[in-house]
Amino acid sequence: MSGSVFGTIFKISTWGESHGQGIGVVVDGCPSGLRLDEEYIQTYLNRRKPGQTKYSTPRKEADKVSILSGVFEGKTTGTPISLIVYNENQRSGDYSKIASYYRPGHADYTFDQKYGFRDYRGGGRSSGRETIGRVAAGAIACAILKDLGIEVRAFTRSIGPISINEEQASIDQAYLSPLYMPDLKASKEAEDYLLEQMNQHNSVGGIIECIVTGMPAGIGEPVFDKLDASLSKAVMSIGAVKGVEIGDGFQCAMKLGSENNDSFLVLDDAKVSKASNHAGGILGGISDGSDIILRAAIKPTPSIFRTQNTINQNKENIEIQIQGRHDPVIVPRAVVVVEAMVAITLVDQLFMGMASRMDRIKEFYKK
Ligand SMILES: Cc1cc2nc3c(=O)[nH]c(=O)nc-3n(C[C@H](O)[C@H](O)[C@H](O)COP(=O)(O)O)c2cc1C
Ligand SMILES: C=C(O[C@@H]1CC(C(=O)O)=C[C@@H](OP(=O)(O)O)[C@H]1O)C(=O)O
Repeated sequence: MSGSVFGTIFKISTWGESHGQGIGVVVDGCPSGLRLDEEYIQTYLNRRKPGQTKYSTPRKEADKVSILSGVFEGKTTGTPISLIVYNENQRSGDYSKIASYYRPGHADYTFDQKYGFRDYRGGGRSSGRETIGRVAAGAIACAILKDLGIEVRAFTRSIGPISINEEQASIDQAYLSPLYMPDLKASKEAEDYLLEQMNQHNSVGGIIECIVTGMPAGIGEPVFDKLDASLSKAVMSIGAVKGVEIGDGFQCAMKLGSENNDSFLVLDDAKVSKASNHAGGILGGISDGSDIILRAAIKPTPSIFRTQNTINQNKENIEIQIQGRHDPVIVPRAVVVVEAMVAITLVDQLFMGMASRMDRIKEFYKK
């Protein structure tokens, strides 16, 4: 299977299936000398792991990470870093019927069409569990960014029709909400809405917002590896993400040029800034030094417990009732996955950017 590798210099390969032995990632291109241990990576995985709230799949996994290579005496060695999490709480019996039919909204039909054969247990490779490798690699990327004064933080902007009120929101309190919403009033309303839908055996979608602070201007690789294009690919590759926007995104289509342009200005300390940030920190595919703002639309979880119509492998129309343990909403668990994919992309682009100017190359290599 191709398509499991992402990145050019800071490169990740994720591997594993939901009900196989384990899930993991190999990170190649991480420089030597970065302080790294399992406890630190675990803090990121703990934000993603299942079974933590009543709004999550009840599957209980510790998602405990082990570093297999690339770290010696607490520091990266510059060689491939291999990370593994063993699956412990598979319940493959839930999938015995799914082996022969196709769940609406999931990847069962398309995987069968592509490969002619699939690991149907827990969705196999198309499971949300694949994101473990991304989050573990993202923790490493975030450590690199932190050393450069760059911070990546995501939160839940909306659940179904309920959005945060920006005036009441504080990103620091998102962790107080089981839905990772930084406005606790909106979070309570969203919980009520979600419970109502869960009682009706339904699922809910929403929007994740990610803000990057401290990003220097001048990072991005026109034309095919523009920063906004690369971020979109990174985030759109997460299961259930159906839309990505940067800055004002789809809203800018309704605006006039005079409303959409961000005026440049020079601050008292001679720093270049902008009067507004409709562009979301990227112009011409290159960072402009303002905060990068990205949003991802997450669809409602496809596996719902209602009776649904579908087809089986014999091409018969059938009615199904899915069994098993599923997230009634994916959004809160995917917040850290979005952070991870954004961080991985930024590190890769920062590393690529080191080769873009002769004056800097000379400064670095001059004897
Ligand atoms: C963190 C995470 C958790 C997920 N949990 C579930 C789940 O419990 N049940 C389910 O049917 N889909 C779940 N999904 C979504 C499916 O993996 C996804 O919809 C499927 O692979 C089809 O891909 P697509 O939605 O991108 O077309 C989850 C996705 C993520 C990222
Ligand atoms: C366990 C996780 O979420 C799983 C994601 C998922 C899917 O179809 O994406 C289906 C369910 O898997 P299973 O039926 O095997 O329990 C979820 O529980 C996880 O993300 O760690």
